[in-house]
Amino acid sequence: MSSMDSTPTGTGIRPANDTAPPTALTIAGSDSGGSAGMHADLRTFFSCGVHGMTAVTAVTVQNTLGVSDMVEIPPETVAAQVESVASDIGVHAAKTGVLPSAACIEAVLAACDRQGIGRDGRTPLVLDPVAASRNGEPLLRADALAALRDEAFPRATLVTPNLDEVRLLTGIEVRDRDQLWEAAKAMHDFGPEYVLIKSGHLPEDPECVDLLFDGREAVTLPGPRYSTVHTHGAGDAFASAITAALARGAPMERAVRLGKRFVSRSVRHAYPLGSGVGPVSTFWRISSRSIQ
Ligand SMILES: Nc1ncnc2c1ncn2[C@@H]1O[C@H](COP(=O)(O)OP(=O)(O)OP(=O)(O)O)[C@@H](O)[C@H]1O
Ligand SMILES: Cc1ncc(CO)c(N)n1
Repeated sequence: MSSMDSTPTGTGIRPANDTAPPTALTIAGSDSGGSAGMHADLRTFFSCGVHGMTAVTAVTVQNTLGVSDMVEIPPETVAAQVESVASDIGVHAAKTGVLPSAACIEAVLAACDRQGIGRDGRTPLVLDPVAASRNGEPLLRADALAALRDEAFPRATLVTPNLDEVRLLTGIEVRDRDQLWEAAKAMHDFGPEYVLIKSGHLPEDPECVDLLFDGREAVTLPGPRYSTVHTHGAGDAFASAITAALARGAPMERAVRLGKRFVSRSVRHAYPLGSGVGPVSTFWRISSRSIQ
């Protein structure tokens, strides 16, 4: 897969000194329960040794039982956050989570274009097309899905849909591992450089085998399937671990393999919380003795 090596590494701006870590930006919503969204992203960046920054798109009222409310941040404020950190600190790689409206998507894309973030710029952009919470509560307006597909996908270096998002965007109902390839091709037709199809939502499959596709060749990413209900934030952890690896200069295939390893271990160390679905552990690398 030759083009797997062509990923831009992201120049960022000026490292403060030799010891400054790479930087990564998440453009995402907050989760008051601390399990998903930008909270999972920031913890993952931290665990991967990358300085995390945020452009908050929406504030959700959320716990382990679901999302009960959401307030959108004005699109111009979202864009201003992107421009503020990119123009001063520099961004080595960026990712998106909840982008709640077409207006938000357009503002984010314009800011990213100006800052060289996206598939034709210096800085890789990982687009996680989050459509709903794991309980099915919508996290975007009706107009956002088409804007994601038609405007954001062609500007993304990598898109990381789960199987529900594949169905919403392409109409393809993936029922087993063999159909991942068909889904990847349909998603690639929307214009991103790479597509990563996540297979967490195939509960009958004894393994979690994801698929990376660059428009020509596909790479399978095998992984165990752990028996746990506590997988809140798995998708965010995966996309942000890939983003962290890209920020550190890894080419795409390597970044995705590192991300897969990170998220598998995060699911393995998932923990119960509240009375609903608990989070994956994005800080499995850090032992409980770290602060003693
Ligand atoms: N039970 C599991 N055991 C091991 N790996 C899993 C499990 N569930 C999901 N994964 C892995 O976690 C990653 C995220 O996949 P998934 O399809 O669950 O994404 P998602 O639906 O976007 O996540 P989220 O639960 O955050 O909405 C993938 O690499 C997937 O293979
Ligand atoms: C804020 C937010 N982003 C993403 C998800 C999906 O994991 C969620 N539940 N909440």
